Amino acid sequence: MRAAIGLDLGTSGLKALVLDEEGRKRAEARAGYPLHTPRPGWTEQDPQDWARALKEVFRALAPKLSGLEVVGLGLSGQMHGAVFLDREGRFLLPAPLWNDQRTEEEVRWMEEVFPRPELIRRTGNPAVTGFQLPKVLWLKRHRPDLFARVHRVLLPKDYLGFLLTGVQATEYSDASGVGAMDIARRVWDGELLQALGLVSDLFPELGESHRVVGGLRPEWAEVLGVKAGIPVVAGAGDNAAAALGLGISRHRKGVGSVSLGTSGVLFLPLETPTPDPEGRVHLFCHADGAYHLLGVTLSAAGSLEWLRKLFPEASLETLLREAEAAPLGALGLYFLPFLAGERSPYLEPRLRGAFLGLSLAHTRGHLVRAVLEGVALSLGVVHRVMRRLAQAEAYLATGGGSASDLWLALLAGALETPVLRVVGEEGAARGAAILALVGAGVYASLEEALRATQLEAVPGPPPVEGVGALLPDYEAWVELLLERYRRLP
Ligand SMILES: Nc1ncnc2c1ncn2[C@@H]1O[C@H](COP(=O)(O)OP(=O)(O)O)[C@@H](O)[C@H]1O
Ligand SMILES: O=C(CO)[C@@H](O)[C@H](O)COP(=O)(O)O
Repeated sequence: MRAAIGLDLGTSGLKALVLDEEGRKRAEARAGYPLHTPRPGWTEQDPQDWARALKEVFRALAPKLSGLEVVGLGLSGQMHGAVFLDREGRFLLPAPLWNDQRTEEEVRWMEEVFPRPELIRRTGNPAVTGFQLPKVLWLKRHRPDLFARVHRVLLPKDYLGFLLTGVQATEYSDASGVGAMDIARRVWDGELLQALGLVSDLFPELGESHRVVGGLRPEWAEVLGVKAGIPVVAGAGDNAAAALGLGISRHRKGVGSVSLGTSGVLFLPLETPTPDPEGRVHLFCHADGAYHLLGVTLSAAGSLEWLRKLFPEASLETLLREAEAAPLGALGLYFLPFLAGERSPYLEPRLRGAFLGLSLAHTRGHLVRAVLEGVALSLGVVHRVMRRLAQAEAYLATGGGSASDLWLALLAGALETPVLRVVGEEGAARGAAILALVGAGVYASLEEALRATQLEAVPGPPPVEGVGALLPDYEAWVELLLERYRRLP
């Protein structure tokens, strides 16, 4: 039986999934790595840790491949990060990530050179601190010594592709999150880059998600125990790949996805490149040749993970059980999940998180409950913006946090829209594997592959009644914080 391997370079770890040509999961592996915060507002990962994780998941998969003919590999991963490479392909510094907020000044400068509406018209988005382009400008300004040695800047998953094939390439879905792509024409915006003092050559070649970028190098083929030279396809940014894994494309109008990964994400497919005129949510290319809107709460499972680390004596299961036992509204406690600033809909890197309404009555369980509710409410606010821009009739759930019934039920309450689960393994690695099956020629088109691998959707847990009623107070607290942080010098 033919099969493909999908990789997802997540923020918390690298996931690999083996998908056979009938859409069944045959094996999986995972390896974690740390996220570093050398200063408040900075987030980085070491590309060497990613390479180590790659070797680890390949070693773990190798014995599970017997009876399968591995015909290709597909890539996906966290968007927006920057891997700066010299001419020899060595990275020059740890990679700043999608939730790194160090580029406030560069973003301000970009919007002086190009007014916000002009940037949105060209790229689909305003200047966003987490995107890759401001990181390039940051390096040029703050580390000119290193910048002089930069030959190419790769997105995280494209760096994995480079390790696997020796080829530096990208594709439209992830590239549209760089902030430098002409979104309607799907080319690097040379005029924009020139005005910012950069050249298009810094960025890799663009193309379709299912195209083969190169063959698997012998040293990696040996670790995995497969033939050298099997095709590696370009893949997709993690959100587009996860959407494909759930079967979400231009052909399934009104069905979006909600992801509870480190970030919390609402994804809605779009036929044409129609941005939010106010830039509150993102417009990116989907991996199916069309487009999508993306609303992002920067710290979703990231907030839960932060809280979990504060209580090392308790397991996640214990914490979630305590949250379940706590009442709706956590006795008046609100959590604002802005631990790394916020994107949608406020686009405010300076915001910081908060527990508001603490009293002597509050226990650990109330804190956890408030975190789950705060993330759900935050996505509820994002949904109210997105549903005006695209059809939103149902969301399919994905991401590590979607394993929690309580979190999904709170989410369904906050979104006031059905949240469904699919039967079987979802996730970005599945989407990347589907793209690999297309690139390797197992399917004639992505549409055919999606039809053949479609997972059944079933209702998620019933919504928690009354979550929506918490929204006005939640938003009032956000307004207070926004007002304070926007006034900071
Ligand atoms: N049963 C669960 N309930 C709630 N959250 C969970 C559960 N299992 C895992 N998580 C959360 O999911 C996160 C990992 O999700 P994942 O989608 O893999 O993230 P990423 O792609 O950002 O690495 C973990 O950090 C953890 O907080
Ligand atoms: O920045 C975004 C999307 O714009 C994030 O969604 C990243 O792509 C990271 O994803 P996770 O690690 O949370 O899955």
